[in-house]
This record gives sequence, structure tokens and C-alpha cells, in this order.
Amino acid sequence: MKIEANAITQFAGPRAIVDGVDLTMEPGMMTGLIGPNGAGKTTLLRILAGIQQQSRGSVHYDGCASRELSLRCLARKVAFLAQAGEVNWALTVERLVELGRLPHRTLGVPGQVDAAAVHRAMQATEVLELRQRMVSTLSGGERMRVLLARALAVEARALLADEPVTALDPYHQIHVMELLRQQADSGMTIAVVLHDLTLAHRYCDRLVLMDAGVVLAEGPPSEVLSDANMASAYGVHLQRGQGPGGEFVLPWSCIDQPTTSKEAERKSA
Ligand SMILES: Nc1ncnc2c1ncn2[C@@H]1O[C@H](COP(=O)(O)OP(=O)(O)OP(=O)(O)O)[C@@H](O)[C@H]1O
Repeated sequence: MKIEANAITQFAGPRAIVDGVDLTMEPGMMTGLIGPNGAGKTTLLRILAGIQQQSRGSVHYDGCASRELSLRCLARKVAFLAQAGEVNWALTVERLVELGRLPHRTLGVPGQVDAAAVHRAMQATEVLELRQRMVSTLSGGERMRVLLARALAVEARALLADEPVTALDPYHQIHVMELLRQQADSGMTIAVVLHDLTLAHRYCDRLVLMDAGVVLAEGPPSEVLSDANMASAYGVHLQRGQGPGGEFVLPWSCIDQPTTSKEAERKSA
């Protein structure tokens, strides 16, 4: 599904926390939203998902304005994965993942189609063995995978995920990024907020770099992650390398603090 945002502006009091953002996301494409803390990424993602109403501007889904769609219809088209937080509901993992099917259900208990979607989502996120656990007893990383399963269970045409890998160990970070990549390759529209620039560079088709509510740069990862953009948005240098799997980047040093203290000790020895 094509998602088009035009001149999106969001005010918090007098301050524009998202300021005149234009963005188009195509089916089959994985877009990474990056930028420093407070840049406006979550706010923009919530507006794109129809969870938050923008102060100005418009969002269209395959040409259909968000205001023309009911919340239920939008919830079937766009799945949203919020930033990880506490989940204090007295629910098992399986019941929580089933909530992803609510936009599809008109009456009563989940049917076979719902059960199959829930099973697929739990299998893909490797949480089947947690299915009977109470959500409140999960670790942060387990909880995030379960919440991703809930979002996948919607089987929507777009998935917008806010920092889905931040709490995960390296195996699950790669696993989740591969999973999102597969969803994009199968035609889904994926947008993902990431702080990990190595993963953003490796997995996204394009990046949108935000700072202070505006889009500073947009395009292929290797262009957006330029030295000038990294210095301007984050105040960091990246190391760039070439491995058997391709080119990679690593956030390496703060500008004006080019080495870690251990490196400085080594160099002066
Ligand atoms: N309701 C609100 N009232 C006041 N300020 C808000 C409100 N919502 C967001 N903000 C502010 O808007 C800015 C953008 O917030 P947002 O959560 O979109 O940033 P972000 O890029 O996702 O940040 P992070 O990487 O830290 O998660 C922040 O400075 C935040 O404090």
C-alpha cells in the first residue's frame, strides 16, 4: 500500500515538533526513520499510522485520505508497533497476539482464519513457546517480540514499527530485521524507527533522517549516512568497512572526542 504524507505538521503548544514533512512510502519498500532523540520520529510514525491526528497536512493510503477511512478500516490496513513499554494486562501471550485480529472480527470468538494468523505471527517471531505465559512476566526483549507478533497478526498491508529492535539481543535484532525485510520483499510497506545505524544501513531500502521536526536528508542509506549528515544530526563519526557480506557502517566517535579513553591510552603507550 502506498502511503503519502503531505506537509505534515504537529504542534506541541507553540512548538512544531514535526514541521512540514513530505514523505511517500511504496509497497515492497522498507523505510528507516532515523534521527537523534526528540527529532520527531515517533510523532511522525503515529501520524502515518492514523493513531495521532496531525495539526496540519494530510495522509493518503493508496490515494484515500485518512479522514475518509473509519478507524477499523485503517486498523486493518496499517499495523502499528509502539515503542516498548510495560504491559500490565493480565493476559497470556496468545491472547495478546490475538488482539491483532480485532480489526477483522465482527462478533464473538476468533475463528480459524484468526487462529491461523496468530499462529503464523507467533512462529515468525519465535514466541510460540511463550504462548501460555502471562505477558507481565516477560523480559523486555520477549515482550517486544510478542508485541511484534501482535502487529504481524493483523496481516495488514503496511507495518509501522517504532524501535522494534532496541531491547533485543543481537540474534533477535538480526532475526527481526530479516523478518521485516521479508515482509517488505513480499510487498508490504514497512517503516521502522531505528537508532542502530548499522542495521538501518544494512536492511533499509532508504532512510529518512529527521532532526528538530524536519527531514534533513532522504534517500539510499549510503547517501543519507554521509559524514556531513552524521555530523550535523548526531555529532558522530561513522567508521565504514567492507566485509564478505557487503559494506557496513559503525558509529565510532563523538565529534571533538575522536577516540575512546582506552584507545587514547593505547595510542599514547
Ligand atoms: N504531547 C507532547 N507535549 C509536549 N511535547 C511533546 C509531546 N509529544 C512529543 N513532544 C516532544 O516532541 C519532540 C519529538 O518527540 P518524539 O517522541 O516524536 O521524538 P523521537 O524522535 O521519537 O525521539 P526518541 O528517539 O527519543 O524516541 C520531543 O522533544 C518530545 O518531548
